[in-house]
Amino acid sequence: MSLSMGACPHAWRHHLQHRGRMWATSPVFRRQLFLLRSLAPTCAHGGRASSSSLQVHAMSAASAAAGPVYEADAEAVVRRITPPLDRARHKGQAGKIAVIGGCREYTGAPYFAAISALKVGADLSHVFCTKDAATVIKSYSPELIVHPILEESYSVKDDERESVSSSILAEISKWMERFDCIVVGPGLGRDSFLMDCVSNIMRHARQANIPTVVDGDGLFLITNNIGLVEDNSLAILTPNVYEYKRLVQKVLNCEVNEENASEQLAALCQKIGGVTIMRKGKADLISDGKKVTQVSTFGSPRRCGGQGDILSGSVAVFSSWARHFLLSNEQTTEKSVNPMVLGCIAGSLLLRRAASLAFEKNKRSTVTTDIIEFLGQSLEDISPAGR
Ligand SMILES: NC(=O)C1=CN([C@@H]2O[C@H](COP(=O)(O)OP(=O)(O)OC[C@H]3O[C@@H](n4cnc5c(N)ncnc54)[C@H](O)[C@@H]3O)[C@@H](O)[C@H]2O)[C@@H](O)CC1
Ligand SMILES: Nc1ncnc2c1ncn2[C@@H]1O[C@H](COP(=O)(O)OP(=O)(O)OP(=O)(O)O)[C@@H](O)[C@H]1O
Ligand SMILES: [Mg+2]
Repeated sequence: MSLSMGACPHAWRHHLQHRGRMWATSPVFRRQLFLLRSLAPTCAHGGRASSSSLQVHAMSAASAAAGPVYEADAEAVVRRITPPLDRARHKGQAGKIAVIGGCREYTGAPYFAAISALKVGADLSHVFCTKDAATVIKSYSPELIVHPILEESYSVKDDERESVSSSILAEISKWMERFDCIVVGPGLGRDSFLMDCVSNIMRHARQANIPTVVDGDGLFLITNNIGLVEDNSLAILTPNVYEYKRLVQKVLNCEVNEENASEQLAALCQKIGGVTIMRKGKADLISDGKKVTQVSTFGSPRRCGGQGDILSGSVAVFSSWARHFLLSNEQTTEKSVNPMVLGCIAGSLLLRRAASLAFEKNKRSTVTTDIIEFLGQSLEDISPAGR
């Protein structure tokens, strides 16, 4: 799937509307509609919430922020947004994802994010990284398309900075419109020249309306330059405990308050404006500032590094699928459903299910690659490919 696929965007939109009409009469669509209606959330403290999640979305920001945290019906979300494996589709239509990350120190993180996107079901997965990291990442997998275009300060002379920065942006711009979503940050490092170049890339992605998941060192970058994501409803931030702490300190000018965790998360989203945030932890708390949802399905007690990278690649795919699903069914879908939130819910559940299966098999020796191996089975258990 590609929202920007083909030479003419109008043709693509027409195709979607046509597909939408075909869908409206199909049994698959009717089932999806049922799932949409059955998306009624369960209160975190037990029991079925009386209003549907769609109604919860419609609540005012202030009252929602003060309300309870709802456990998402994450399985229903996964089923609802995962596209059928249609034989008429061609390469790219199930999603084209790019990861911006990978430097001298970190080659695992961008690999985990990019390969997870493929294992979840995207058709193409690119990595834009530094020259040092590229060969290493390529050697992990021939499935990934690796672009060795980024540079760190040590490899650029002072008087060449501007021209190198422009040519990096020009190179990535050639590709940008093709992507359904980009993931900025896994294994990016914090080199100052690299950070400046990636800031330009983020601005360009925003102008091109490309959804952007910000993770790892991308969060370090935006925490120090919040304007990069401010008021961008296509931005998803996926902070871990430390990244969240730094964001709260910088944006809200206070410390993390566990007693009012959901209110604080909603306030953070509102202060930044329009973004979706998934606060990772024992339960993943997800908000776009209007309401707060959680996914608390137990995954694994192993906390090996790299699980957040799997999550960022998975969220990129699911949010693209959710966007596509809502766009092709716009005549029946309530406007208040945020595809970025659905993408976070789906990604969180899938990772947790895969981590659980991997832990069952590998126990204490479970590592990130073991979890990636179970992404396929996790999705298959929820949304069989042959359905
Ligand atoms: N195999 C790989 O290549 C991996 C690379 N990774 C990358 O590594 C880079 C850094 O990510 P990290 O998550 O390690 O981020 P940080 O550099 O912020 O944290 C490093 C570690 O320091 C500790 N720490 C940080 N802040 C702290 C605080 N305020 N109080 C107490 N302890 C604190 C934590 O144990 C944390 O895991 C990112 O680019 C990330 O994507 C990770 O994704 C893990 C896997
Ligand atoms: N205490 C916990 N109990 C259960 N699950 C957790 C816990 N902490 C994190 N997770 C889950 O693990 C996944 C990755 O979160 P984590 O906090 O490890 O990210 P991260 O630090 O960014 O990872 P990475 O090492 O890839 O950078 C998330 O889905 C999160 O829900
Ligand atoms: Mg991380």
